[in-house]
Amino acid sequence: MAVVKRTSENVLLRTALANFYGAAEEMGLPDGLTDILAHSERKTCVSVPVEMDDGSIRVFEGFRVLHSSALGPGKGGVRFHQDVCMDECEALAFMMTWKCSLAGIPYGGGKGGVNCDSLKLSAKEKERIARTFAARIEPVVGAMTDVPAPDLGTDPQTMVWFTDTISKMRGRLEPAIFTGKPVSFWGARGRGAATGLGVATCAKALLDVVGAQVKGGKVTVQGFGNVGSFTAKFLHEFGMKVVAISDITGTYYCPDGLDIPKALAHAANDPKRLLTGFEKVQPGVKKMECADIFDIECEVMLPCAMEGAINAKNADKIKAKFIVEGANGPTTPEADEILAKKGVLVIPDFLANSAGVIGSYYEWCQDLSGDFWTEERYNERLVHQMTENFMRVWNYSKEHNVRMRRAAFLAAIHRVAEAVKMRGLFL
Ligand SMILES: NC(=O)c1ccc[n+]([C@@H]2O[C@H](COP(=O)([O-])OP(=O)(O)OC[C@H]3O[C@@H](n4cnc5c(N)ncnc54)[C@H](O)[C@@H]3O)[C@@H](O)[C@H]2O)c1
Repeated sequence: MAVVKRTSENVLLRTALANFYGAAEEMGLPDGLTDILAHSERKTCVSVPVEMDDGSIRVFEGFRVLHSSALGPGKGGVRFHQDVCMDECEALAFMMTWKCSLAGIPYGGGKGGVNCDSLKLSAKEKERIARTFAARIEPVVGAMTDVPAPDLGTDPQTMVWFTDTISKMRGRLEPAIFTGKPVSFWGARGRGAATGLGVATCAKALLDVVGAQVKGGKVTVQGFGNVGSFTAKFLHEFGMKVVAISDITGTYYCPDGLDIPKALAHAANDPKRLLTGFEKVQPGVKKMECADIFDIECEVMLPCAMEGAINAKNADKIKAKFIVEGANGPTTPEADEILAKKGVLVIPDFLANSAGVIGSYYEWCQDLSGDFWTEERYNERLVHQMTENFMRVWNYSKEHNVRMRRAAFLAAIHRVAEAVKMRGLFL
């Protein structure tokens, strides 16, 4: 019987499923395996009742999805964002399965979140949400079952609240359930910057392999949170000219190159870590609308903010030669086609931003062994592993004459499918 294909109203899940079915068909994956991998193993939905600072009670919705545990425990972030829903979590869990597989680490894919607006919460409210959410998902997380990490709207402090809550519930310290913890509490030196270092390393490896100049090459970075800010920092350190950065307050553009250390310091001093007012800090910086970042001419554009950022409405305007996806799912399938016709080469998210999860793996290894590494050892291993992973996909793409997204998918799906076949269908 032919596979009955799943789809969704949610753009991110629709994209994840369409990409998966396309790749599965192309690689001739048997229908049974296709069907298994098109469904998540577990989808958990919890209510998160919380007392707000004004004494009122609000009930948020929390989610945790385990897409596949064929290769190991689930791995993936927890988002605190008003748009979080089950379909979004499932789509992101899918991507984590392929990302972990491609990265060559022993994890499956998971993802979760709470539908709250983290920017509108006080620290105390956020802590109460974090602890209640952790307590309610306690039965489905663990160092060898499902290992969450920070994502949009959550941070190392949130991971400490999660770890502390579950450790107290279980009556023993459980440092390896959550990664992305602060260095002072079972975290890993280097983890905070890992995703950005990996995205920047991919962009550099790409320019190297196509023979383009790295030093002085123009780049634009959308989003200036964890991923975007460290991506900009390392690109700047590689000698590239970051001509535009953006966040929810707008795009900050300077054709001669932005002073990234200044921008980092400016955002670090802002109570919400935003770039508000940066145009007044560096002479010659022009502030523009958020969407204007796509009109800027550059060698590499790095979307590091939200899913669906590059879509059918704006893909045609893009003037970059290459796109390196720092965010998860920033390019819709429609945009992918438009970009391919324009000759814009796209490095897919689950390759480009996989250093976050590779770094999480390093942290988990250290927590399980109690042997902590130096930052130099961490970064050295990360840059080496990211460059190797990039080259593996690049060579596959050239050998089989397929685009990078497809090449990465085929390699990733193959490893998970082999594990499912080997382990069998029991449970
Ligand atoms: N943090 C990680 O380690 C990690 C790892 C892999 C993938 N990701 C993905 O990367 C993306 C960003 O994650 P993050 O951790 O940096 O989040 P974050 O909350 O730290 O930062 C998000 C940034 O995007 C900006 N932004 C939001 N909407 C925007 C818009 N319309 N235009 C311009 N800027 C906008 C915000 O102002 C903020 O600067 C997400 O898709 C996330 O899933 C994160």
